[in-house]
Amino acid sequence: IPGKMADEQLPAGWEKRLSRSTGQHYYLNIYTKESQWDVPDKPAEPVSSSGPEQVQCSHLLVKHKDSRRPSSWREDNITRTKEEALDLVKSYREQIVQGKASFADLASKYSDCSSAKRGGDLGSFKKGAMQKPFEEASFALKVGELSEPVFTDSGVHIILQSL
Ligand SMILES: Cn1nc(-c2ccccc2)cc1C(=O)N[C@H](Cc1nc2ccccc2[nH]1)C(=O)O
Repeated sequence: IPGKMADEQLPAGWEKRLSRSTGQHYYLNIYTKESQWDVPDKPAEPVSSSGPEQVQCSHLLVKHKDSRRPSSWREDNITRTKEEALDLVKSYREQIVQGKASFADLASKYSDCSSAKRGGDLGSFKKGAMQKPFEEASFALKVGELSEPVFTDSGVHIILQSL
């Protein structure tokens, strides 16, 4: 049949399949499970690395009166406003960036998260574990990098990616 392609070797990562509904052949990318009608002309790429599976971060959280739980080991009833919390977080961030204080030191003194006891260290976590804004900021950081202020329902955070 003119134009019938000899059953040549397909590029790596593809499988030739027969569509039951149309009787036509289609091609399946064995990595992404996507299918296409056109004969593939280059190998299928294994799923492109979407960065690390998990990260280890420390954070310093300043809660405010509208936080999900406006209470912490530091203060039974947190009444500061969100703006005041942001100002505090910015001042802590400045002290750390200027080398006037260590992250762990300020987190252990001022973080409204119970992880303050560990210098703010949350351990390692995967995607899906933390509130989205926190996760996105954490995975966008490089090791040793300090985030800008991040807002979650818990309050205002700065995040340090440690590993
Ligand atoms: C997520 N997480 N890990 C710890 C923790 C980790 C290690 C040792 C002790 C506590 C505490 C928490 C936690 O949710 N704490 C909340 C505050 C909080 N809210 C968060 C949102 C995102 C990431 C960390 C956060 N921490 C609280 O104490 O009210």
